[in-house]
Amino acid sequence: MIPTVAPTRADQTERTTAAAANARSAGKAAIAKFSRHRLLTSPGAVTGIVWLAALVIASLTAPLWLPFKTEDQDFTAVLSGPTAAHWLGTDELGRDILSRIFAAAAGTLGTSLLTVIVGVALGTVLAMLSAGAGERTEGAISRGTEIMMSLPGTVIILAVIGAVGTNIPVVMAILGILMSAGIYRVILGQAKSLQSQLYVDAAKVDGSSPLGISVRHVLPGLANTIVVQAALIFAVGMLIQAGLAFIGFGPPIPQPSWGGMIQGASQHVYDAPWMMVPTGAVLALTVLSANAIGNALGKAPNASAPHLPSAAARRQRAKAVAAIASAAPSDRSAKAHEAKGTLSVRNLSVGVDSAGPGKGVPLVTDVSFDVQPGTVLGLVGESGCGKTMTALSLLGLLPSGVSVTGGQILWNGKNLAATTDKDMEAVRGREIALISQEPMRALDPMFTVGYQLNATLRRLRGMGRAEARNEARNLLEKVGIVDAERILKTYPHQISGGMAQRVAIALALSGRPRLLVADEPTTALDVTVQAEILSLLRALVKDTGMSVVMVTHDLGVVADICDQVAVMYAGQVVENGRTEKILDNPRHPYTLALLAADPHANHAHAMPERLASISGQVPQPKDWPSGCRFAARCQFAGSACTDPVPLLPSGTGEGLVRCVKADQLAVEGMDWLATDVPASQVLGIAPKQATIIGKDLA
Ligand SMILES: Nc1ncnc2c1ncn2[C@@H]1O[C@H](COP(=O)(O)OP(=O)(O)OP(=O)(O)O)[C@@H](O)[C@H]1O
Repeated sequence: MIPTVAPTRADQTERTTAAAANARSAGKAAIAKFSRHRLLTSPGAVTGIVWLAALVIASLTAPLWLPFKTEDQDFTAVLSGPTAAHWLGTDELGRDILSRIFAAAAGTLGTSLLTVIVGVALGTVLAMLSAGAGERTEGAISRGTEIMMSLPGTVIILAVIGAVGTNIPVVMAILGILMSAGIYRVILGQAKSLQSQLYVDAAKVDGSSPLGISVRHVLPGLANTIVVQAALIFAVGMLIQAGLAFIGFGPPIPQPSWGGMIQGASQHVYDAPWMMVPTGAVLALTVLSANAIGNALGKAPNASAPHLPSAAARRQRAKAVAAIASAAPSDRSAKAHEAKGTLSVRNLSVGVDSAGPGKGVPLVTDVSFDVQPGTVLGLVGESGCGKTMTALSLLGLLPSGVSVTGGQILWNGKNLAATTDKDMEAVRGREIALISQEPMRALDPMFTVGYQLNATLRRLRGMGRAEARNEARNLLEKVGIVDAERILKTYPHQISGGMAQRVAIALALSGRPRLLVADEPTTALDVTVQAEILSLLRALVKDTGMSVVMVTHDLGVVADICDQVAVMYAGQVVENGRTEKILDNPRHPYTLALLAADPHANHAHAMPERLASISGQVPQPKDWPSGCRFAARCQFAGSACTDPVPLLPSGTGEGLVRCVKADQLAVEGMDWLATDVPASQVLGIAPKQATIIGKDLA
C-alpha cells in the first residue's frame, strides 16, 4: 500500500500562491488575446461597437438626461431646424427629434435582436438536424423550408398584423421564422461540407454520437457563418421594422419609432427637409455598424482561404522585402548566377513575423543550395525540418505571418527574396511552378479539368480559345494521360489520385516553367502510382530541360530521381552534395541515421536485419540549441557539439557537412546503431528477450 502524506500548511500556501499566479497570467494572456481580436483591430467594427453601445446606453437612460419627453410639444418651434433648445430640431407637432430618436432606439434594436435570435437559432437547429440525420429527414426539412421561402413574406407579416395588431415583438419573431429558411440553406451547405471532413469521420470511428459530433466538431466550424448571418439579419430586421412603421404598422401612437419619424419627415420634405436627416442618418449608421461588426467577425484570417495573405500580412511582407532588399549584398553575386534557369539560394532565413519582420521565431536559418538547369535537387528531412518553408519561399508563397528574414534567392540573377508580390506574379507559373502533396487541392472541384487547363493556358500564355483547347490536350498527353479528350471533360472528383497528380503537373507545366517545386508530390499516392509519377517527372526533366526542387522525406525518392541532395534538420542544411556520394558515403550522423532507417534508400546495400530508428523528435524552432541542433538525438554527440557548427567541406566532391565529428566518423567508419535500446539488449542472445524487443519495436 502506498503511504499517504498529509499536505502541510506551507505546501497548501505555496499551491494557492502558484494557482493565483497561474490564474493571473492566464487572465493577462486572455486580455492580450482579446485585444488582438479582429473585432478590436478593425476600425469599422470598433466604430460600430462604440456607436451601438452608445445608442443602447443613451436609449436606456433617456428618461434621466433627455431635456424633453417624447410627447412634449413646443408650438413655438414647429418644424424647426437645430436650435440651442432642440439640438436636432422638432417635428410638425413641435416634438423634440433628439428625444424621440433615443426613446425609440432601444425598442428598435431589441426587437431586431429578437428577429436575429429566432431566425438564426431556428435556421441553425434545422440545419444541424438535416446534416446529422438521414436523407428522409433532410428531405422533409428542406421541402418545408422551400415552402417557407416561396411564401410572400410581406403578405404574411401584414396578415399577422391583421390578426395580432401592431404587436412589434410578435411581428419581428414571425419575421425571424420566415428568415430562418434562408439561414438554414446557407448553414446546411457548410455543415454538410464539414460533415465530410476527415476529423468528423475519425470522431464517428471513435464512437461519438451524431449529436456529439454536431456539437463538438460541426457547430464550431459554423461560428463564422452564424455570426455573419446574425449581423445581416439584424440590419435587415431594423430596415423592415422601419419600413413597416413607414407604412403605418409601427408601434401605436404616440410611441415613437424610427420608421414612423421618417414617414412624418417625408411629408415635409419640401418645407422642412432637415427633419429627414437626423432619423435617416441614425438608421443608416446603425445598419452600417451592424454590417461592419459582422464583416469583421466573419473575416477570420486564414479561415476560408489560408493561402491568401491578409492586408496586414501583405504589409508585413512588403516591409520584410524592403528590409531584405536593403540588406542584400551588391549585385556582384547575383551577376554570377545570371544563367537561364539557374537557382542559387544563399544563406536563406525564414521566420515568423510575430514581433515585426525578422524579430519572431526563426523557422529556417542559413540555407544555401544551387540548382542547375535540367537537374533535380532533393530537399530531404523529417517532418518539421523546414523543407516546405524553404520550398514555398522560392515562390513567395510563405503562409501569412511568415516571411523571408535574410539571405538571397537568386533566380536567373534576380533576388526573389527582395521582390515585391506584384513582380512575383510574373515569375509564378511562368518561370517557377508548384505541385503539391495533395493534387486535389490544386484543382477546383467546381470546374472540369479542361476548363481549368484552358483558363490557365489563356492567362499564362495568352492563347485563344481553340489554341488553348489543343494545347490542353497536348499537355495531358505529355503527362501520360491516354484518353485526354475524356479527361478534359471530367471534374476533379471523377478521377483518381494518380490521375489528379498528372493533371496537376499538366497545370503546372501550362506556363512552361523552368523550375518546378514539387512538395512531396508522391506522398499521398500508392507505391505503383508513386513510381509512375517519379518516372514522369524524370522524363519531363530530360525532355524539357527544366529543373526540379523535390521536397521529400523519402530517401528512396531521392535515390530514384535526384541529382543533388540537401539534407535538412531543424531549419538548417546539415549535409549537401551529389546524391550518389551522399547515399554511398554519408558524412553527417543525421544522414547516416535516415539511411539506416530507410530500407529502400540505397539499392547497393543489402537489406539490414533490423531497421534503425532515431530516438526523440525534431526540436521545435523555439527550442533549438545554440550548438549542433541534432546533438540531443545523436549517437555520436560529444562536448564539442555544444558550439555552433558551420557547414564545412565534407571531403566527398563538392559536398558540405555541418558536423564537427564528420571526419572522425568517416575515418572510424561508424554506423548508426539499429536501435536506441542498449546494444547489449539488441544483440543479446537470450531468445526470450530478443522476441520481446522485436515486438516492442514492431
Ligand atoms: N504558418 C506557420 N507559422 C509558424 N510556424 C510554422 C508555420 N508553418 C510551419 N511552421 C513551423 O515551421 C517549421 C518548419 O515547417 P515545414 O512545414 O517547413 O517543415 P517540413 O520539413 O516541410 O515538414 P512536413 O514534411 O511535415 O511538411 C515547423 O516547426 C513548423 O511547425
